[in-house]
Amino acid sequence: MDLSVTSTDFTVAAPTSAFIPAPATPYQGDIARYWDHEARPVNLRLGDVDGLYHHHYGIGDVDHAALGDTEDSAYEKKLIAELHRLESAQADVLLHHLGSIGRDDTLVDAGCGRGGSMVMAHQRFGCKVEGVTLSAKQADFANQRARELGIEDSVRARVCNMLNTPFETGQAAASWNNESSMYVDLHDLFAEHSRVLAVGGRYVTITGCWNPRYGQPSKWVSQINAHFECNIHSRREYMRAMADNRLVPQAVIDLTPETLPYWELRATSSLVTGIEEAFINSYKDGSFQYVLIAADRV
Ligand SMILES: C[S@@+](CC[C@H](N)C(=O)[O-])C[C@H]1O[C@@H](n2cnc3c(N)ncnc32)[C@H](O)[C@@H]1O
Ligand SMILES: CC(C)=CCC/C(C)=C/COP(=O)(O)OP(=O)(O)O
Ligand SMILES: [Mg+2]
Repeated sequence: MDLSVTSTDFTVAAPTSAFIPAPATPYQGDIARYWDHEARPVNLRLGDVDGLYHHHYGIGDVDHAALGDTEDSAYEKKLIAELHRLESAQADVLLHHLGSIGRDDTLVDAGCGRGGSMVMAHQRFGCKVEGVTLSAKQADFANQRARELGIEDSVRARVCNMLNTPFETGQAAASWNNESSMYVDLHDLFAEHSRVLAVGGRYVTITGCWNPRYGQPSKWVSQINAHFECNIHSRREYMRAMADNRLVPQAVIDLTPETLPYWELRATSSLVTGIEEAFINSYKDGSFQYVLIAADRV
């Protein structure tokens, strides 16, 4: 009996992008479903302005001159453009804190959404940007946008748990969480960033966190958690988890005053989702803060 085997004996299944790793926990399965089904106009219509699709909030002063008269038939369109401008300004501030990034560097966007920040990072630094999200729909959307922009060789999103990424140890010059750290345990998160980052690399997060000076999460913070199925951490937890994982803060910036104008403008728009009151009230009563933390991997 001839037991020799030739290569034609095995039909190797062509790798398909359809391979979706199973979520690590039932919770992650719920979050994947949340983002697979998310299609809020407040996100899609803002992204339609220039093709940069964000799932984070804005910072900066509102340009009331650009908005013009509320009675003007073009006012709604101008308001959408202004909200989007403030959301892109937020990503610009995060990218600024990554420091000097070279064209040959690799960046990691942990919880990349529909990829708006990834595109901005590539356009800013000319480097490779790897993104991970639990949502296959978001990954496909981000990769389609990269193809449309002709940057698919540099910008790639995958369905992957940010706590267990396929990246090499020390591969990334910098990495970030833009409003995505409230879905995971921070010690697990920073252990993975610390592994993937080169020694001397930079980690940045912009996040909403509950204020330990307030004591415990306020009812507004609880409402935001319920609305997004997330679990907002305290500012103290960020500091402790970073310190335990070789991430030493270089800058900690309270962006709460800078994000309030975005929320107050958004609350006047037809795109409200009902969560605006919880953000505005929690920022004003001091129970919730919008914070940027930039840390060095030592
Ligand atoms: C609010 S969106 C932020 C998206 C993006 N950072 C932005 O600024 O547009 C949160 C993102 O975190 C992702 N996410 C949540 N938990 C995750 C996990 N364990 N692994 C990977 N991505 C995760 C979600 O899939 C989603 O893309
Ligand atoms: C600061 C905190 C706690 C954020 C929680 C994470 C989150 C859902 C951000 C915005 O996503 P989105 O842009 O899809 O939300 P929305 O539909 O409200 O614009
Ligand atoms: Mg949004």
